[in-house]
Amino acid sequence: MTTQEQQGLQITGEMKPGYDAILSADAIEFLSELVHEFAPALKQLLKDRDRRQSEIDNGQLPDFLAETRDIRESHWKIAGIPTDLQDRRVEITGPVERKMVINAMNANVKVFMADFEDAQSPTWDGVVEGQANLRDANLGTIEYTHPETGKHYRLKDQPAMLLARVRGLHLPEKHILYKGEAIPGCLMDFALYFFHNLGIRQAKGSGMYFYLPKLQSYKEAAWWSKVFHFAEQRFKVPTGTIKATVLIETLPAVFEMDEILFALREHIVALNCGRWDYIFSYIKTLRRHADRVLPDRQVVTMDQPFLDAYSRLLIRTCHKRGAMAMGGMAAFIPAKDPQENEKVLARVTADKDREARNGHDGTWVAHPGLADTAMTVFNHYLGNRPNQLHVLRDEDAPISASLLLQPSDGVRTEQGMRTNIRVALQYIEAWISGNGCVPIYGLMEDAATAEISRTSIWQWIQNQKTLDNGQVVTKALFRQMLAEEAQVVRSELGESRWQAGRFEKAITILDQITTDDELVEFLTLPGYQALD
Ligand SMILES: CC(=O)SCCNC(=O)CCNC(=O)[C@H](O)C(C)(C)COP(=O)(O)OP(=O)(O)OC[C@H]1O[C@@H](n2cnc3c(N)ncnc32)[C@H](O)[C@@H]1OP(=O)(O)O
Ligand SMILES: O=CC(=O)O
Ligand SMILES: [Mg+2]
Repeated sequence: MTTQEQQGLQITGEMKPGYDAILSADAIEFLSELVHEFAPALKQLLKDRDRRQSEIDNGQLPDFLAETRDIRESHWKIAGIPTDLQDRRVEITGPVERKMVINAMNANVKVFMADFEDAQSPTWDGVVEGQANLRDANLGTIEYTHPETGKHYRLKDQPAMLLARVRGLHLPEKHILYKGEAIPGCLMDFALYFFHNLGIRQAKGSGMYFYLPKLQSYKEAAWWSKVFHFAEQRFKVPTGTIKATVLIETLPAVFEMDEILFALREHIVALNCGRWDYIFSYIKTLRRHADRVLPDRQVVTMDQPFLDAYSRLLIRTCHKRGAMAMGGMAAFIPAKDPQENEKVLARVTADKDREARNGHDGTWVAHPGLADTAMTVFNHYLGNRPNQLHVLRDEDAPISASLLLQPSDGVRTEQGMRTNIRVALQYIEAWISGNGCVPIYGLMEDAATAEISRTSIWQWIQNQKTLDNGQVVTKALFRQMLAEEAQVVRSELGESRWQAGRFEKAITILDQITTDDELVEFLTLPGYQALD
């Protein structure tokens, strides 16, 4: 490598036709500036996560911070919410694949959250073509013809507003190197989306809107604030051109919501209850706390006290500061059978009703077939208002740390463990094959929901939990069940699908991350080594 290459970025991914428009010299120069300026501090933030986790492993419990009491107790508000982000009552989410982008923006929703994180397996082609898809979507020119059916897709008049969710801070992009090292994936997603869409969105009188996933502390939010200021100054656009919604989907972050809003006050418009990662984070953060091991995944629903408290505190905190409080995802997807589908819609209605009643300003759906259902519920609660910022939830003060950490009741069943194995196995296989979101047993499974499945088993092994049938969960029991359940999956999917897939590799990864005594931080980290 030449000295010049060492100072700049080296692209090792294949440059297919059209990629040079996305990875243009000017776009790469901007990305290189961001990496040079911000990657070192990001490394330190990731080390801080490890240090904090060691303290919790050694017996401390997460709590509200003494050092930031002033921020929690003083009066201030976020800078404001642009008019075109005031009404977000239903948002659809999905990967940045071309056909899905068009379908999502045509759904009966206000917003499409285009996802480089939980729903997207970050293949090189996926992330570069995803940027082209989002640019074309913002331009309004995006089209797609299905190669087999010939069905043509284009945007309707007044499609949904596009928000981009960049990758989490932990995920590298190995096809672009800086001084020989993989760059942070989040900076690639942010830089390219910002560079290619700023002019398009400004011409529409709009701004640059992002979702930020998996933050664990206000210091990470402050890092994003610096990135946003840098980008705005570099392109000479007003402060606040960028607006962000932060997912509160880690247990440490729930104790720092005021601080996160404050750190990003010039750029933030909302927090979101990312419930699936939050459950995963509860398991991960409290991994060494034997009294807080979760039961079967199926019984950890939003009426568990620790989840209900999280939703209510998020609404109260946001509305006090003038920010919106977005709800989360019911993982159900429409069923083909009409009677079964009635049940799905009833469950989605109940879930959305709880959120709207609590005071959330909007919610998520995973599939266009659920948009009308969620819309009906939120229309009912919102009436003529665009949101529920007036709901202050004063009756909730204070929500204590012990409520946010409350252990959950519920069974641990053999069936629950076997289902977790089959789901984790199929999801890992899909992810390392380049598909980040799949339907499995009637539910949407993505990088957040699958994490719950695999960490539950790890946690039960580490804490030698007893199943409802009297068996103690051990590594040997897991390995026996993994072998059996792999055969169940093989017969469910058929031999040709099994042979064409990457199931043997997925079995190896699942075995390794479940039996390792150290909890692997994210399944997507070993997964990424197996990708491409
Ligand atoms: C925990 C979290 O982070 S949640 C956020 C991340 N997760 C997500 O974004 C989930 C997104 N959802 C999906 O990817 C899909 O709904 C899946 C994979 C779960 C199911 O997809 P499919 O099996 O294709 O569903 P199905 O066959 O019913 O789809 C019917 C049509 O709806 C489209 N569709 C389904 N979900 C979506 C979506 N989220 N966005 C856009 N279009 C969609 C399909 O592309 C298909 O279109 P077509 O008829 O033109 O071919
Ligand atoms: O990103 C959303 C979640 O639930 O996780
Ligand atoms: Mg998530």
